Amino acid sequence: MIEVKLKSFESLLSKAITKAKTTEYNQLVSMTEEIHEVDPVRFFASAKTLSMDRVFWTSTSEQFSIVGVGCAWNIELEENRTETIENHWQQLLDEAIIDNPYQVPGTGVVGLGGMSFDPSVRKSSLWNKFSHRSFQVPNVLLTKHNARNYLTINLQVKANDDLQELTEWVEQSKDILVNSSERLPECAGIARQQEIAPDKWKQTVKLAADKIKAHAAQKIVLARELRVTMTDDVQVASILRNLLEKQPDSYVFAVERAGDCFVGASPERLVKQDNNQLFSVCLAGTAPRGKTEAEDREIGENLLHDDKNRSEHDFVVKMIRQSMEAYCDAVHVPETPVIHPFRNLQHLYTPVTAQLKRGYSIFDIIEKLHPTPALGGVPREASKDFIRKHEQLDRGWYGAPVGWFDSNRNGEFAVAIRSGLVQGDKVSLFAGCGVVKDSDPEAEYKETMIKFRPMLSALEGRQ
Ligand SMILES: C=C(O[C@H]1C=CC=C(C(=O)O)[C@@H]1O)C(=O)O
Repeated sequence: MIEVKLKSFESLLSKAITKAKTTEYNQLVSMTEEIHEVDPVRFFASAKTLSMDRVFWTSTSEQFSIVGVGCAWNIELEENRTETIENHWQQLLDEAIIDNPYQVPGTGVVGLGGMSFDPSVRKSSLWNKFSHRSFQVPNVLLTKHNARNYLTINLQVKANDDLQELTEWVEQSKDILVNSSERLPECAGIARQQEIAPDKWKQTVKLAADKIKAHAAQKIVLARELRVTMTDDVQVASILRNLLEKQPDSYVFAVERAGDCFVGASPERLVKQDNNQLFSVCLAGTAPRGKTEAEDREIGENLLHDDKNRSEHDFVVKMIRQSMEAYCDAVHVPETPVIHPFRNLQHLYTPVTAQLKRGYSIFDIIEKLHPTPALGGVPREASKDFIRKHEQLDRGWYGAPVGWFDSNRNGEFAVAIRSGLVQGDKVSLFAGCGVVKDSDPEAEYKETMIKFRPMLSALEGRQ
């Protein structure tokens, strides 16, 4: 089977080299095969010797994983337009040579990546390896779907490429990634934690609440940073292993760019596309978990009936409903939220379904939804303006859409929260919360402490 595949891949490559010679354009070639069971985290770990651009995505509730290694095609934009990503994407698909008999979501030509929370803000040095919008079609892609495993090879072929060199590279890479039996590296321990200006942050929460009382806005989400120094360089694969174990029901993701890695376990789906069917989630309003079942239930009940949390949540519901209605039919939003418990905290949760109208894409939806009032505020521009002026944090990709899309109108984006940026032995963790008129700075501060926990416990390697 593999031999046959290699032969037909060779013939695709040779066709691509000929086409690249005539058109004088580089040519994307993509081929997918079904392979034996491979552990996605081990695959990610083994890829370290091949590339410093790796991407990991798991929807733990759906047991769906994709891992990308290297970059066959780069869609990188510094300006603030998702529509241009769509143009690039369509053009790429129109010209690509694709052999994918499976048509399984997340196989074949797949774009993986994310974007900045606010591309109009100048990047600080913290995020200098992350473009404002960056999606890559990986050279090697592992997809796990319904307990079956698929391997896609994507190559950008140039007119002067050598067929034999290309096929040798493919064989060697496959061998390293798919047949590795190496143990996962151990995670370093936490040496030091430093909260960045917590008192100043509390003052900013108070300022935001005052502005809201004065009717300058209705809700503003404010975030802050916790800087962690580890005893040694971080092994992202072991953080991923810990997050997968400790955060069921979350999106566990990592996007590496030139060795820096943005990693997290987000409970918040922004949007999932399954052909024309869309799924989104309103998630805002937070409480801790109880120590006993009874206490947990009581905290949940209180959360459900707490005016402050309900108003934080309702802003999100209203905005997501309106955004969906602009581009979709059959938008369905339940009247009241439910409690969704996660490992370290519980949230108010309202699921949304809709049918995408003809002529619109997942990129239109992302542009319309981001940032929802769960990460920005209400009204959008006034809250973004407040964040830009007062937050004193370069959010970078924190709080922004992160995810993937394929050539068959499938894709999924999470909101990149409960996350951190890994740079060698340093990790910057981010957490925020929705400020409304009754917000108490001390209580919001404590809430951010709980929101750091998923990443902190993954770094500690224990509960
Ligand atoms: C901004 C964050 O969470 C958002 C998502 C869910 C609940 C939230 C809240 O209750 O404030 C936040 O809006 C974060 O985790 O950094």
